[in-house]
Amino acid sequence: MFHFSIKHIFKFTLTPSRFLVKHSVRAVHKQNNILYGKPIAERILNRCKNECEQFNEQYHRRPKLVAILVGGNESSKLYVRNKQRIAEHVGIGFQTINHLMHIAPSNLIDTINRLNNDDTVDGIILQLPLPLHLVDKTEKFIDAIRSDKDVDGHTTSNYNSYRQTSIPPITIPVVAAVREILLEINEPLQGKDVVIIGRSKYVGTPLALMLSQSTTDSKSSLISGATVTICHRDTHLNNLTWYCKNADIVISAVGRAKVVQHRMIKEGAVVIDVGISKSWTDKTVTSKKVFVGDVDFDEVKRVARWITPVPGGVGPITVACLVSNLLELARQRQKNK
Ligand SMILES: Nc1nc(=O)c2c([nH]1)NC[C@@H]1CN(c3ccc(C(=O)N[C@@H](CCC(=O)O)C(=O)O)cc3)C=[N+]21
Repeated sequence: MFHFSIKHIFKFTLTPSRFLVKHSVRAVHKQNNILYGKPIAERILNRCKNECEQFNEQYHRRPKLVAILVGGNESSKLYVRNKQRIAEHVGIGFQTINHLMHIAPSNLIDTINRLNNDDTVDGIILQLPLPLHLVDKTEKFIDAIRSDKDVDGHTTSNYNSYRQTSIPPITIPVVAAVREILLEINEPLQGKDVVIIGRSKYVGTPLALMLSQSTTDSKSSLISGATVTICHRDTHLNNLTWYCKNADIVISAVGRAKVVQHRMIKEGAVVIDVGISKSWTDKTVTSKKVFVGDVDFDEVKRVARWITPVPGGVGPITVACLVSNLLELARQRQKNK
């Protein structure tokens, strides 16, 4: 049980050279400020693996997760493959339903309803973003998912219970991932100034809610009680710099490379990079497209006290939290039978 390791299931390896400190003397003190997601994800997944075995023994079936993919967005395909690899490694059944980009809205609703009524399915992911012609109906599709199978925590009913109780049934995986990171840092967030860049419905906005909630005990004071500022597309660039520069914690969830520059960060601040996008490695002919975060990592690393890399930061924890949600839903549904 305890020698189980999930290290090999993360496809990427972190090239050490990327993290060699090669700039200034000051930077030498900053070698240990990178907060990697893999060890945190491994801890969560080890627990999930045990829970999955227990579930299997008790109910004689595997928990099952189904992802619906509409259209062939390359990034979405990759994320879903990651989820599948990790879910299956833990012992969860995983299925992907591929729909063509031009699917009629009623057909998508039919698929969701079929999965809602399928007793062997414990969780349903509607992978976002949807193709352009369906984007304005995103909420309608999401709310068609039974809330007791809403593993992403995206449905309106889940969102409402999130606002009403301090311990929500299911936390949106990426929000849960930020929570795990803050727990790892283990310093009270209460009274601190947080800037979130990005106001998306399923990332920036729910993050702001969690972090600004009133604190109830010493654990919740690590992840809530902050003064939160949300910056977004309409924020004047000069003001964005000012807000960030005054923040103790900057969380970026935009999905565009180098939005966060080192001159925007206060010395000793914590920088959490939730963004992910594809960018060219350099301007040579051998340049490749790779995943990058929102933060200008090599520069910001020199001023931040803690910084999360991309890849290898928030992403792997997000997937682990998704798996953890699925087990929670599977158990709840079995108990309610
Ligand atoms: N309904 C829905 N639920 C989601 O949870 C959801 C979604 N839609 N749409 C898109 C975003 C994005 N997302 C990621 C998950 C894992 C990584 C991940 O594993 N990232 C690795 C790198 C990926 C690799 O290179 O293999 C990392 O950052 O280290 C990234 C991004 C989930 N999302």
